[in-house]
Amino acid sequence: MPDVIHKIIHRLTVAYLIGIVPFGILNFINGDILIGLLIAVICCNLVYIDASMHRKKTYNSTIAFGVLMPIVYFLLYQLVVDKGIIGILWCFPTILIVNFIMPQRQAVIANILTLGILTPAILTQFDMAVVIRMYASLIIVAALANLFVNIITEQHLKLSELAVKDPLTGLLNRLTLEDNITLAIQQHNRTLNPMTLVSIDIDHFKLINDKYGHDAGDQVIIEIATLLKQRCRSVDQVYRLGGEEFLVVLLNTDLKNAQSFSTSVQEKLTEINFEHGLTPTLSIGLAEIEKDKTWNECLKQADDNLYLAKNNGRNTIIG
Ligand SMILES: Nc1nc2c(ncn2[C@@H]2O[C@H](COP(=O)(O)OP(=O)(O)OP(=O)(O)O)[C@@H](O)[C@H]2O)c(=O)[nH]1
Repeated sequence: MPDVIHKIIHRLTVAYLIGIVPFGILNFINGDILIGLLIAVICCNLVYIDASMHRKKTYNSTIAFGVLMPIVYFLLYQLVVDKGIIGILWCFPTILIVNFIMPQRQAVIANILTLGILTPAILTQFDMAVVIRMYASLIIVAALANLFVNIITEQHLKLSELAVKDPLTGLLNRLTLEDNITLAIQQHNRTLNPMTLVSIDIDHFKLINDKYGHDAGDQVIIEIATLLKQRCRSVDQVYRLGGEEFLVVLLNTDLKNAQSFSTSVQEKLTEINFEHGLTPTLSIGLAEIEKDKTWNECLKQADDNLYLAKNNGRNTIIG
C-alpha cells in the first residue's frame, strides 16, 4: 500500500477518534447500542490498520476484513432494520472508509457486498422510489471514492518512480545509490560473496552531441542503458549517475567475472547499429568491494580506474 494511502488512513483514524468516537460514546450512554457498537468496531479496524501499517508497513487482512468487516455488515443490517433511514446514513462513512483501507479491487467487492447484504432490509423498509434514490447515491459515493483513491495512488506511484529512476533511460538514479549499495554491502559482509562495482563512461560523448545534436546523444545513452540492462542479471543494479556516466553493481561477482562482463558489454556495443553510423566506445573502471572499505572508497577506486582507462586511450577496461 503506498505511503500516501497510509498517511490518509492515519489522518482518517485521528479524525474518526476526535469527531466520531465521542458521538459513539454518547450513543452508548443514550442506550443506542447498535450505533455505538458500529462506531466502536469501525474504530477498532482503523486503529488496528493504522498501528499495524506504522509498525510493519502492512496489516493482517484476515483480522481487518475477515473478522471486523463481517461485524460491521451485521451491525449495519441491524441498524437499517431498526432505524431505517438513520441506518442507511451510516452506510456512507462505511463505504468511504472501506475505499481507503482496502486494496482497490477488494474495496469494490466489499462495497458491492455492503449493498447486497443490506438489500433485503432496505426493500422491506422503503418504497421503490426511495430505494432507487438511496442506491444511486450510495453507488455514486462508492464510485467517486474509488476514483479518488485510484488517482492519488497512480500519481503517488508516478512521483515515487520519478524520485528513484532516471527519466531518459528508466535506470536507477544517483539518489538511490547510497541506500541500495549500503544494503548490498551489508549482505556482502554477511555472506562474503564477492561484489564488484563497474564504473562506465561513454568516450568523447561531447563530440557526438556537438556533431549530431542532443537527440542523437540521447539515443546513444538510451541504447547503452538498454544494453547494460540486457547484460545484467535481475539481482544486479544499473544506475545512470549523470550525463554519459553509468554504474553497474554486480552481485556475487568477483573482479575476473566483472572483467568478462565488461568485455562482453564492449563487444555487444559494436554490434548495435547506431544512427548516423556512430560507433561509440566505453571506458570502464572496476573495483571489487572489500570488507574493510566503505562503499564510497570502493566507488572512488572504480572511478580512479575509469580515469586511468580514459588516460590509457579510452575504450579500455582497468581493474
Ligand atoms: N545528449 C545528452 N547529452 C548529455 C546529457 N547529459 C550530459 N550530456 C553531455 O555530455 C557531454 C559530456 O562531455 P564530457 O564530460 O566532456 O565527456 P566526453 O566528451 O565524453 O569526453 P571523455 O569522457 O573524456 O571521453 C557534455 O557535452 C554534456 O552536455 C544528456 O542527458 N543527453
